[in-house]
Amino acid sequence: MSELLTIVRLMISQKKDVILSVVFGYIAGIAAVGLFAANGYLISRAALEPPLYVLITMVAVVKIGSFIRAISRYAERYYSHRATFTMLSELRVYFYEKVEQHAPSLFHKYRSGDLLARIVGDVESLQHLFLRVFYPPIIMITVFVSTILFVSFYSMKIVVLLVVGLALTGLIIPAWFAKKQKKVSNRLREERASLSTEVTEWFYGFRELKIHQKLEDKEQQLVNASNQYIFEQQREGTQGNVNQATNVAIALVISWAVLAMGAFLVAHGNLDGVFLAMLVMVSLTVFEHSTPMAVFPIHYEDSERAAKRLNAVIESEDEEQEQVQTKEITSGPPTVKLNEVSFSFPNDDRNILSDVNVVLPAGSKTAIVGPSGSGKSTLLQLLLKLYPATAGEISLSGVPVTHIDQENLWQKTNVVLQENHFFFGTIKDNLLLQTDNWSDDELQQVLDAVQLKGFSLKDTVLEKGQNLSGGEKQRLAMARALVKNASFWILDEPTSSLDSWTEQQIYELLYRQAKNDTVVLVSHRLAGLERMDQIIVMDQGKIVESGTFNDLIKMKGYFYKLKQVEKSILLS
Ligand SMILES: Nc1ncnc2c1ncn2[C@@H]1O[C@H](COP(=O)(O)OP(=O)(O)OP(=O)(O)O)[C@@H](O)[C@H]1O
Repeated sequence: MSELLTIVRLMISQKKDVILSVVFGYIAGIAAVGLFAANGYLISRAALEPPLYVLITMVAVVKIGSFIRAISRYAERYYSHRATFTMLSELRVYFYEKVEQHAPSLFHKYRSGDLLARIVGDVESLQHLFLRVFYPPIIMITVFVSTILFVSFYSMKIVVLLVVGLALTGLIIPAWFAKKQKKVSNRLREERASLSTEVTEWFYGFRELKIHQKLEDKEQQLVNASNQYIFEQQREGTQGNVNQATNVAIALVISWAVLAMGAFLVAHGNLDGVFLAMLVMVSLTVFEHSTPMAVFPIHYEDSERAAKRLNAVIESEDEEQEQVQTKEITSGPPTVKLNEVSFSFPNDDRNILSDVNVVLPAGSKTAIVGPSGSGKSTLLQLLLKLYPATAGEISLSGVPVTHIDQENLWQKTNVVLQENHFFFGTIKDNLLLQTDNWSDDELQQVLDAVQLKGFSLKDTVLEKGQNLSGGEKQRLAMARALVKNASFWILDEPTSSLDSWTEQQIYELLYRQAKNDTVVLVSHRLAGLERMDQIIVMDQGKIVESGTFNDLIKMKGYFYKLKQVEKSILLS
């Protein structure tokens, strides 16, 4: 139940719609009972040939009753669905914001398909929480209590029958079904997550699967997962129908019992025969509210499980991250300090960074070089606060990153990573992800500056930039960083796919554009680093050398050897 609290809180924020749905649901329910009661009475009275005005009045009451019932039923549906859909959209945004905060470390625990299943399927399941779990029992109980009060004027014995019927159809039988339902619902949710995971993998890996001729195998796995999901859906549907049919049958038995009891009472002179049909009609109508309770356990179970799966993602991460009050960093190029920083990835014992100490003064240009796997990109990820340092402290302009608001940090940083994502749309859409204060002419100039002269702003970019070459993607990412116009640059091999001439042009542009900014650049190639204020050489997560280009060459250490190797490759 505690899992549902977050959702109930969101539901309560739609207070007005929730109250209106309950009120109109009650009016519709009680109008239906009144309407059928009046019908029953009308039929009986008509047989006794009453004066015409009595019949006319009764017919008018029936007409008004059906009118009120129709209007209130419509209003109930309208407000309950509006509350539900608003709640769902708020819940999806709430969950998405949580996932966004913890995004990189979440992928260590959950596969993306599973996360997708949660954000789409599990949030969707919660639509039943209000529509089928929260307010139908309130309406059922209030309509029953009012009906029982009404019936008590005629016969307490029939009241007892109705109470027994309510207990059976609204409580005992649904509780019994709930037990049976648990297993079926669990399996259904697991199958849905597994299907979603398989589909995402198939999409991501389509090209590789095709090249390695494994497409058919994967498709077969997909079909199996889909069949399994359909099978579990059918099973849940069948179970729901059986539950509902059983409850309807029991409600009918109770109405038969009301008829028998009524007939007995009339025969013994304890009830006026004119009310018999009315009481039977009341019984038939009032159970309309309790028979759907047969599927209550399905929806309750479904909502609780879905809430549990959503909370599992959010809470584990919230617990891990110490809650600190974050603040914004000042504008302008920051001074970056790493003090005894060590780092291991979640659920991995390997020390990826060990005791890293470095100072990057405001406005300085720093290159990080070193063999593959030495921890260069990881260091950048820590600067971007994508992961917290396991030990030590990282600060920007004197403020520890743990105290800096993540959004604010990203807003003030120009980032080009090894892999950059591009969205389906135009070049212009992809350039203006964060800002729209650029005119088309200015944007075209930026494209020209990054040597993308052949492209226009209207050119289409396919999903993930599939219609761009590796080098074009890197230049477009660089253009995007230029457009962002922040004064802290984090660049992870931004030119690795470019030819030497284009790389040189991009470096020239960078030095010009980021003249007063703080720049951290990871690079495999050593050419072009002569103008850097500082070069840091990393190996196995440690800083092994640092200094200017000339210092490191004179030192004749690791950097010097790397430079010699690069020269010999160029000469051979
Ligand atoms: N998400 C991750 N989870 C666990 N280990 C990781 C993760 N990302 C990287 N690593 C490990 O961390 C180490 C450092 O990786 P990193 O990407 O920082 O190296 P790098 O110096 O940037 O390498 P390259 O030059 O090849 O990009 C590697 O051994 C890698 O296997």
